[in-house]
Amino acid sequence: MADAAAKLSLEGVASGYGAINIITELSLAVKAGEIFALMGKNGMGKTTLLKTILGLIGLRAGAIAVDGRSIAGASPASLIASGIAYGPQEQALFQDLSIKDNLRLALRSDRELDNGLDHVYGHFPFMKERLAQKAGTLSGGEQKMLILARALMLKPKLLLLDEISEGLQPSVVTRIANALKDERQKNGTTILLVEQNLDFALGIADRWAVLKLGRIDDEGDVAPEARQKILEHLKI
Ligand SMILES: Nc1ncnc2c1ncn2[C@@H]1O[C@H](COP(=O)(O)OP(=O)(O)OP(=O)(O)O)[C@@H](O)[C@H]1O
Repeated sequence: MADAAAKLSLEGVASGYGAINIITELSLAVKAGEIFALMGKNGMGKTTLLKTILGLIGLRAGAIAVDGRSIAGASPASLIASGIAYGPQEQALFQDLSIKDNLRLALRSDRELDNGLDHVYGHFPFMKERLAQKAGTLSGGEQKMLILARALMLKPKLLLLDEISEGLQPSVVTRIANALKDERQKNGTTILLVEQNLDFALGIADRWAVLKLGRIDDEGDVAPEARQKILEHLKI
């Protein structure tokens, strides 16, 4: 049974590629308004899990629910229209398109453009002056901010982020952390972060879980002892 009190709940989820299940019997509940950090070593299935939630990879077993309602079989487009947003890890920008046109791709209609732009300028004011700059000419940190800005254009209720802090200098990580805290505070956004950056994750999350071999190996609240516990899990 899906957890009706959770914003996002997964019960006995399995998914994978070809003959192999990467995610196996995974259960997890993220509460409404919570920032939840999902960690794990490379190749453990974190990205696969986010893509399964979004319907980009087929659900092979189990249940996934948002606000207590099953989303199994829903298309990625309908999930995004229902208030879920995704900031992928891999190169996700159209390099030859401007900042403005990359942001516009998040929208169903240009009528939403002005509101969306105002919303992202609040987090990343530099974009206002540089709307015409091609995404491919932005720095790595600016590109990550643009990926996040695009995910925020429609003020999502549930935000899934895949290693948004990857490869960023500390000042940019801080800007992204502030944007996420602000988004949660102002809009009540529930955020599921897949992360390798422990300081960033524990700095903004309420709870954490470690994914190992396709299922949740351990989870807990963000408390002083969490860091050491997670480090033990991530040890090679
Ligand atoms: N399209 C695909 N076809 C086949 N196998 C895949 C595919 N995508 C990912 N995999 C495999 O699935 C496993 C989990 O990959 P995934 O990207 O979900 O891990 P991850 O935990 O996000 O890793 P990382 O921290 O390195 O990003 C890996 O062994 C990977 O090689």
